[in-house]
Parts: sequence; C-alpha cells; structure tokens
Amino acid sequence: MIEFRQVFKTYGRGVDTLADVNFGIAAGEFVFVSGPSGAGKSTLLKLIAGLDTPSRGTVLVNGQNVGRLPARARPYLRRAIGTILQDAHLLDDRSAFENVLLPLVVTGHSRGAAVNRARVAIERVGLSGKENLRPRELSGGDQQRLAIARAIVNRPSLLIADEPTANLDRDSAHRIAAIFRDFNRSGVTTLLATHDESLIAGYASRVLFVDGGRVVDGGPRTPGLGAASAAPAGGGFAGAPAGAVPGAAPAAPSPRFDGRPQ
Ligand SMILES: Nc1ncnc2c1ncn2[C@@H]1O[C@H](COP(=O)(O)OP(=O)(O)OP(=O)(O)O)[C@@H](O)[C@H]1O
Repeated sequence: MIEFRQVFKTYGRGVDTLADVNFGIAAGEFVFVSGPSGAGKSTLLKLIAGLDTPSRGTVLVNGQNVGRLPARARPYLRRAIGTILQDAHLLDDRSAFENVLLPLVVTGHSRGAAVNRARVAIERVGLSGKENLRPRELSGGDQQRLAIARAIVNRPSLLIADEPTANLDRDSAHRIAAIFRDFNRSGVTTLLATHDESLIAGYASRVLFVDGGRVVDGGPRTPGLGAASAAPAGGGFAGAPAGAVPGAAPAAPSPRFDGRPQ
C-alpha cells in the first residue's frame, strides 16, 4: 500500500532530513513510526499524505506516485487518507459534531447521509453525549478523539497520526491507541508516529525507527494486528535488512487518486 524508494528530503540547503529511505507497508498493517525529536517522523508522514514532496526518490501510495500527482488529484488522495497531524486544527467556532460533519459536507454528501456518518464516527471514538461541546471545552484526550473522528468520517483506507498521544497521561494515551487498534482491526492500514516507548511496548506490531535521516525497519514483533492477517507477517518484508528495498507490497483494492476510472 505504501512504498518508499530511495527517498531523500532536504529542506533548503540543509542536511538531508531523510536520506535514501526504503521500506514498504502492506494493506492492513499497524505500524509505529518512532525516533528522537527532530528525526523526521512528521516529514515521513507528510510525504505519505501528499502534504510535502520528496526532494528525490519515489513515494507510492496505492501504486500511485504521490510526489508526481497533479494538483487536481491531490484532494482524492487526501480523502483516501485520514490524517491527524500534531496541530489538530479543530474549529473552535463550531461544535464537536460540526467539526466531524465538515469533511462530509466538503465531499458533497447529502445532509442526511452526512449526519448519519458523523454520528457513527462520534460513537466509534467514544464521544457520544459531547457532540454539542466546542473543541476547547473538551479534555486533551477528547480533542484527540474528535480529531480521529474527523479523520475517519470519510472512511479512509489509510490512517496516519502524528504523536496523537502527546500531552496525554498514560491511561488516556493507551485509550487513544486502543481506538487506532480498533480501526486497524476493521481493515484500516494505520501508522502512528510516537516517542512513547510504553505505547509501542504495549502492541506487538511493526516499528520503523527514524534517526539520522535513515529509517530502520524494526520488523514485526509478531504478525500484525487485526486486519494485518490479510497481509503476510510484517507486510512481506520481515527480516529485510535496514534500508533494503522491499519487494512489491501486496496490493489491496484501492481507489485511484487521480479521478480516473480504475
Ligand atoms: N518545513 C520545513 N522547513 C525546514 N525544515 C524543516 C521543515 N519541516 C521539518 N524540518 C526539519 O526537518 C527535521 C525533521 O523534522 P520533523 O518534524 O519531521 O521531525 P520529528 O521526528 O517529527 O520531530 P518531533 O518528534 O519533534 O515532532 C528537523 O530538523 C526540522 O527542523
């Protein structure tokens, strides 16, 4: 589902934030992206989400070269990927419910269908009863739940979250991680960037370590969670040496992002 081939990312004339990065993630995997502050975890996620482009190399998502997508195709990519960035950008002049509704309105759903979907999303993240509160009236954990509901309301096949448990106490962090695990079990490929070793330790799943511009594939601890059973253990790249170019990831049926028929 995701493949990095000899990817470099350099900001300005500085050092390479990412240098010769190669890995693959199969549909259905649950993967942590770990590494020290400033290592390039956010950069990695932004390249996948099409929010930034590589300086060199190829980033493929569902077989499509994200860096080369024409501007008109980018909205389709964004809809297929639920993205939760560090700054959630929740809209404080709207209720929690309206925050979740908005992506559906933008994608042209009828009001009735949008309301139904938003209700389901709110329920799945455990925010029922808090729909009418403004984001600032929610706890940090509930704000993360809201950001997740907004990210999944368009039913993406891929969910990417950048430090979704930062600033949360341990219990809240683990409850948020459990929400991601549940989405993964329902078939959504999930990538979580985190510093939190205790979070990673609680899940027997694959870890990509980002450090010094390189990405080292920690491989799977055990076969992936939930829907990962649809993919080979570790997404087919188990045991690959760090930096090895993986084989083609098993392709999952997926929408094209360029709006053309499949
Ligand atoms: N838009 C940008 N312009 C210039 N430099 C950038 C930009 N985005 C990231 N960087 C630099 O790239 C490096 C990696 O940043 P990135 O945010 O990807 O790291 P991170 O691992 O996510 O860090 P953290 O865990 O602290 O969020 C840093 O040195 C950062 O200053």
